[in-house]
Amino acid sequence: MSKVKTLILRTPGTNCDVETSYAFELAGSETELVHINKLLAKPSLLSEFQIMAFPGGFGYGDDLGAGRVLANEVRLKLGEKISRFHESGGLIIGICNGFQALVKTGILPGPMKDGQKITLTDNNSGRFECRWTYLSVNPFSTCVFTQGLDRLYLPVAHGEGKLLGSPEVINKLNSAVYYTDKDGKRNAPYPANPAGTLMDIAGIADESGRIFALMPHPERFVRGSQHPRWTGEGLKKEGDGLKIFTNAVKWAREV
Ligand SMILES: NC(=O)CC[C@H](N)C(=O)O
Repeated sequence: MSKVKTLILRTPGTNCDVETSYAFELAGSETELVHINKLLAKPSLLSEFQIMAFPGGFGYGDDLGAGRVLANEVRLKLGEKISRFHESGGLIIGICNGFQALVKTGILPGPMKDGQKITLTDNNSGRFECRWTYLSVNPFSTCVFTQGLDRLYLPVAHGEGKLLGSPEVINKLNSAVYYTDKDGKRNAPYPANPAGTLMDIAGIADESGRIFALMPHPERFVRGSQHPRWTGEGLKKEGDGLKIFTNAVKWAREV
């Protein structure tokens, strides 16, 4: 069985790197936390990995807008390397701040050479939203990370999670995950859709399905005991988020 290695990218202000690393390790991958300066000094490092993760946090203090500084750095200094990584079969996941960075580089919805097409901006509520959300997975999406999944319960924690774009672009997105009410119904108002995001979209993939990013945090629910009501409702064997990581590791191992 071949080994899978995941690079977890760190920047000043990243704060979900350790949890993301833990989730990938539970899913069977080896992981390495790599500071962006290390990757900039030696971009060829990326070819040692099959998966690259952009974790959540407040990269560079979210100055100029969440994910913007990291996005500029990635696009200008690592863009070609990341494109080659993707073209050669690599998987990329962005979680929350990572999603914000990936849309601002243009990596999502992609291709990066076409530039930024959508954005993630201030929540309608005008404040940071920190709550558990109900999600449904789009069964028609080619997203590698969400294959075989149906409903998910995952926490969000963001101030700039509202997905915006022109109707032509939004309608063509490879949407992978939607916010729903607790019965799985779409078009549920706030707080089910915590940011007021267009078309209830919580996560999207690129055309290949190998780049995926979402606002909710799957790495914060990989163990049953991370569920807010695990004592009252019973301990689940694993958290809903784990399958996202195991799907990726399984895919990377099989190619
Ligand atoms: N949890 C996160 O990654 C937060 C993302 C970003 N700092 C925001 O508030 O929108």
